[in-house]
Amino acid sequence: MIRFEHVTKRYADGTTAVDDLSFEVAEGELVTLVGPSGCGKTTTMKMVNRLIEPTSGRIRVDGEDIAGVDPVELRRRIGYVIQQVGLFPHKTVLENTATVPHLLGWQRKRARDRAAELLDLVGLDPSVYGDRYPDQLSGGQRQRVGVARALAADPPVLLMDEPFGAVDPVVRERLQSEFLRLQSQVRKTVLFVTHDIEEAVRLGDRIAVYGHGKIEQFDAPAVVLGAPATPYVADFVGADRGLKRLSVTPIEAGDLEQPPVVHLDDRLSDARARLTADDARWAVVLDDADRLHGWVSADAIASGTGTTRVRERARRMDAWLPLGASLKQAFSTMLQHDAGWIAVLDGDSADHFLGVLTPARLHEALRRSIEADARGATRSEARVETVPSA
Ligand SMILES: Nc1ncnc2c1ncn2[C@@H]1O[C@H](COP(=O)(O)OP(=O)(O)OP(=O)(O)O)[C@@H](O)[C@H]1O
Repeated sequence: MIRFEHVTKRYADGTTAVDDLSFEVAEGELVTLVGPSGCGKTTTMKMVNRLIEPTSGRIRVDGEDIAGVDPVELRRRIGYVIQQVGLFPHKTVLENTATVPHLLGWQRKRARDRAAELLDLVGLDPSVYGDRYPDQLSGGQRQRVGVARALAADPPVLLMDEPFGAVDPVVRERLQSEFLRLQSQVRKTVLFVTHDIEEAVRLGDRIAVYGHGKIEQFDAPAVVLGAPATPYVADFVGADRGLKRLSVTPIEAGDLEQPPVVHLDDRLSDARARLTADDARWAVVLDDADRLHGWVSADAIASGTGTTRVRERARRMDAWLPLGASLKQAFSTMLQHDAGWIAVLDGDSADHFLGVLTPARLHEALRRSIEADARGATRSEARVETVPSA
């Protein structure tokens, strides 16, 4: 969808910002460009919408050489989100969002309806925020408007240059999650510039790690973290890359432990028998529809008459995650609830209990993922990632 063929950019003062760059972003793929300041990420991105012209080489968007496309027309097909957002201060949020549809000559009502739909999609209620002006919004809300505006004309390609760089870390993480959810719905082809490896890993289907004007490694996040291609990449992703892998490794069914399970209406004597049979200190408690209720300890059911039910001794457990959530979410949920385990539920309906993740199983899952990628990295060496010479 976006294809760089031997692209070089040399500025007038002789600085080579981008040096013989060849790579491709597939349709619907999100590629993050990550690297230290001044390594050529922004230059790369701005060549795609012709804010900067390459010195040599060719860039194709959807097969078409963009050197032959009128830049204004090109930019209407390419959404662009930058850190400073660049909202028009004298226009309302709704008018800002409708900018490109308006330029494309859409009817006023159609443009405004579309803008309202997009604001909704990025989590801003148009009836609350639509008539506000940009200076009446928080930084995070302005970024959301920036994203809505870039998507308003439904461009197939989105360029994002440090879009979440100016907000605090908590808001930033929330914007990243929202953007991932949005991208899973709209499936744009996205080039995303960041200098933050965590952000690159979290958002990218693939990551291009930049050295000076060149890509040092172009791979899936787990491969970059698990098998850095060069010492430079290893250094850039950092010594704590094992930790970073937590955010790209999903919980799988095979990672789960199966503690004894009892139901709210079970008699204590039956529950005791289950725990004794499994030699367990606690059991998971489900309701009669097999939804997670919580847990009960062996001590709590050690005494009680024949008619007492588990319901009277059970404790609620709110720490749960859907299958497929990341190990990082699992770890932070454990810390947040001060829990030695978390329940994992069916991803679709989120009400079917599948098992529990414990710190020991979390560690095993991390090892599994590292070993799998060490094998995957060997395979990817054979994959052609660059465009062959003409
Ligand atoms: N107009 C210009 N004239 C001369 N040199 C430039 C110009 N614009 C950028 N450069 C240089 O080109 C190199 C790459 O710049 P670029 O902005 O692409 O880097 P970057 O990776 O996006 O950095 P940052 O993360 O700091 O934004 C830098 O050395 C920069 O100083």
